[in-house]
Amino acid sequence: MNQSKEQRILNFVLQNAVRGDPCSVVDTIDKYCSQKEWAMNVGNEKGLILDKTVEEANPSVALELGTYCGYSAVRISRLLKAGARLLTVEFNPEFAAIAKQMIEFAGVQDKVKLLEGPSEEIIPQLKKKYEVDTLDFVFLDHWKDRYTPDTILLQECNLLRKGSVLLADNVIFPGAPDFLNYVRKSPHFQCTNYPSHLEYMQVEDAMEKAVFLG
Ligand SMILES: CCCNc1ncnc2c1ncn2[C@@H]1O[C@H](/C=C/CNC(=O)c2cc(-c3ccc(F)cc3)cc(O)c2O)[C@H](C)[C@H]1O
Ligand SMILES: [Mg+2]
Repeated sequence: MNQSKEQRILNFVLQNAVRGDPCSVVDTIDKYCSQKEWAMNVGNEKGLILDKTVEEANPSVALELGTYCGYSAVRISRLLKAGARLLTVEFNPEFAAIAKQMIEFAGVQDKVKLLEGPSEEIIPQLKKKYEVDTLDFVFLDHWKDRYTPDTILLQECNLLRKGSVLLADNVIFPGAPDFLNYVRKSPHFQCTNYPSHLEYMQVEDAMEKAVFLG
């Protein structure tokens, strides 16, 4: 049975990146996806915005919705301080298996916990089952029409505290208009827009940072 694109990306990393070096894994995925096959990783241009936002938040506990191949899980976890952890949620078992291997090859498996299942089921389990008090940082990069319901769910589950940072990918392309509307109109969020470009393309895109005000 012929390989999936995601399997080809993983194989390219296993054969070309440096084991235990997260930066080389990130760069190798970007090389493959800009030169051979496009894939929906956040990429290097938006990745630098992600880096700066993570460094500024300096999270002890971070959550990612939509692991896919693990590109941003590796990118985020490489910046985490000792003892800090990233919980990343992926409900497609094929992608979860790819991401697990990507995370292990990068050597960040001690910082990253991959939770397989739908976010709407996992989020309500974070406090009791995954020993989360509150989340310092959340990266939203899953189905775009799920950004708003999951942001509401995070609030309902008391997982956000004053200063919790949400960062959403693709608010221009493919777009998350209801999410932009929701956070920008809400008195509970302070929003900042970061214009950029779609990964590996010249198409306009942007990221939105929404800081929870309590
Ligand atoms: C209902 C369950 C919700 N809960 C969920 N719970 C757990 N995991 C979930 C949930 N919902 C989804 N996932 C997983 O997250 C991933 C999904 C990621 C989605 N990302 C995009 O669609 C996108 C598109 C483009 C794009 C740009 C230009 C184009 F021409 C085409 C595409 C660019 C981009 O940067 C993009 O991030 C993964 C594939 C999917 O299994
Ligand atoms: Mg994206």
